[in-house]
Amino acid sequence: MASDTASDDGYNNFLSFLHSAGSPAANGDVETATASRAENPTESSKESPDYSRTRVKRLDASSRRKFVSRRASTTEERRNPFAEREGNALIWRGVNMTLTTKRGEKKKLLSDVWGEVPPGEITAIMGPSGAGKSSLLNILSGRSRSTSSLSVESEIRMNEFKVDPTDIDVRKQIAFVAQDDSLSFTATPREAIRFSAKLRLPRITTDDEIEDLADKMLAELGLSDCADTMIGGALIKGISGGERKRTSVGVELVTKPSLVFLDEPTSGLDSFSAMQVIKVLKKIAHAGCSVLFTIHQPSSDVFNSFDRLILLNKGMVMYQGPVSDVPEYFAKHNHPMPPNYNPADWIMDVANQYSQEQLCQEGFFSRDLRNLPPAIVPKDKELLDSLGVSWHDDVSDDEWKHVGFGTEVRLLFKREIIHNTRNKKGVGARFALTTFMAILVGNIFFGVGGDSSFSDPSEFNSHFGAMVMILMMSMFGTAMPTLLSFPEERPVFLREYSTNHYSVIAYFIIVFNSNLQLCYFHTSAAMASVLLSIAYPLVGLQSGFMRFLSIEYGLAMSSTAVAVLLGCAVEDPNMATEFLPLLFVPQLLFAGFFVRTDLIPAWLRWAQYLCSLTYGVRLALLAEFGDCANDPSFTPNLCAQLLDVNQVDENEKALYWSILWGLFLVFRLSGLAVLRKKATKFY
Ligand SMILES: Nc1ncnc2c1ncn2[C@@H]1O[C@H](COP(=O)(O)OP(=O)(O)OP(=O)(O)O)[C@@H](O)[C@H]1O
Repeated sequence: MASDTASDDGYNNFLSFLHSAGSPAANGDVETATASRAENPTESSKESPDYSRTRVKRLDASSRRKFVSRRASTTEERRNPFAEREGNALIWRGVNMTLTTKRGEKKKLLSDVWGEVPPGEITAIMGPSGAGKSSLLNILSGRSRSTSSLSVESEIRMNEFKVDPTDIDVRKQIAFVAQDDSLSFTATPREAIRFSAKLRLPRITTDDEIEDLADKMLAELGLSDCADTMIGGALIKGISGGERKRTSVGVELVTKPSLVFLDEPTSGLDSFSAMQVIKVLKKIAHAGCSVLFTIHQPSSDVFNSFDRLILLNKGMVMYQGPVSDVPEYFAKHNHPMPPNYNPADWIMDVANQYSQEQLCQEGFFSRDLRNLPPAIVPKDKELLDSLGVSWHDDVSDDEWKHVGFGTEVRLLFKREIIHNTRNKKGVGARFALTTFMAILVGNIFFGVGGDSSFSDPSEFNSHFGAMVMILMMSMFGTAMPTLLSFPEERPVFLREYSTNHYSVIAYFIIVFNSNLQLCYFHTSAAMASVLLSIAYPLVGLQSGFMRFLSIEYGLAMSSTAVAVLLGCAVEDPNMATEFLPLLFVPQLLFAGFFVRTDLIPAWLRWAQYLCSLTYGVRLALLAEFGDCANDPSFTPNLCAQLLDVNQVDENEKALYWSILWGLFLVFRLSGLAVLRKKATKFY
């Protein structure tokens, strides 16, 4: 018979899970739990399992380590993505989410939601649109927290410990598959799964074992045929949407997590692929993992393969318990399921068709009747020791640790090289555009850099214009693509960072290097094609090729640093486009072309020190016109006048270089700080 609390079986499993490890609580502040009682007269406290009799276990670090070593000590076990693992149960109650509208009205989006995800089972969250499924999943996985207009309250436990899932260390214990697949578009499914395994499994795992893990995961998810096809994106055609979704699932499951959350893992999949994903989730659950996911309109086969169901309706728990009890539970509450009906459709029909008041009167929405045992408020390390599923650094044996910083950087670097090599369209378009612009500029300014320009005022102006134009082309050509591409790459970074792939510093080093490389590629390509073979000889510049190249490179690097900072700060590529004027207009205004900097209002003049173009131009002026300015044979001396108008002082050359590279460093480090802040707040 189905119970009114609708979850006795789950509770009993859960009780035995808590009983299994044995030793009583030792350290930690114990919090006394109070069980809320049903107001509904049909509920009886006798039907509530008595959690107060449960002895609270505490796994110490050494017993956890022994378990881990025993479990994955053979290479066979390490090769198997479905190897047996110790489960972690997640239990929650009193989850409330309240929105305060602009008019000050309070709207309850989640109301006293309770439940648990026992290890070894798959639990689905269902409910009508707007019921609060994603909100609940986000709160439980630490991706939602109180803001000025949204208040979030919850009491969440992992095993016997009270946890705050917004804490990055707790969040890293939960594998989370988001609805939008943030995957690197130039990687293949095999590479994406392998990358995740290499960075997240303990360093004892060999490359061979990782290959096997990836192969098995690809086969289970039906991805073997497209394993070596690029994932693809807006520019590059890649695998299908369903295959991409399954790759996202594989990327998380290959790390053998003990807790997995998935936001609509079957959306956009046909019924065969959906069943394939659910089968993999069941397999991982049978290995000891706890699986929780939201789902829309499952087929009856998919629905019947769930172990447990949480049915939300208007932010409240309408049903919670084993899926096998659903027909009896609904029948008992005046809604017997018609024969040959998909149970998922039936419960959604009932939830959608009847008012909350009527369903409440019929006995749905039972209160949380569990008598939870006291929760332990963990000390920092104790919590990690007890959860210890993701091979954190306080494991004393080196081989069980997370891979080192050097490996993180090496793997990220390798991926970045592959990304740049495969992103032929993006790099090719840049190269082609630069070549075209160089031919245009070279022809427009043909021969203006010759010796005669130093004595002919009109030629002299063109000579100066050509020089500035080449510098600006280089600056815009490197900074603009960086600003536009960085926000696109950011979701991949945030997903990977929040799931413990690597540190933010390792990532930033790669972005830094990659930009250096790309910038160098762009600049050298520009030099080879634009300056050397086209613009430099066509214009007839005089400063010397390598000298001009170094100035152009320094300018490109420091303006790209501003682009990286903006790219770190904005949320999406459209927003980045809005910020383009901020990147370039101040550079032009403070460079001294339109107005001398000493004529700018004093309170604004400091901004010139933030504009790299000013210093790039001053250095180029010295390189191009410095010799002529010191040559007494030119009277009047146009070069000396130009240096004077632009406030260029030969004795300050070292200062100009310092400011140029100083700006590069300051903006790069600010970008790192912003990224770090966003990454630790990511939810
Ligand atoms: N940050 C927020 N600010 C304002 N309202 C929010 C916020 N988050 C969620 N909501 C509201 O809470 C309700 C539940 O949203 P949620 O996305 O959790 O529903 P859902 O059950 O996942 O819906 P769907 O199935 O359509 O995705 C919706 O009415 C939504 O508009």
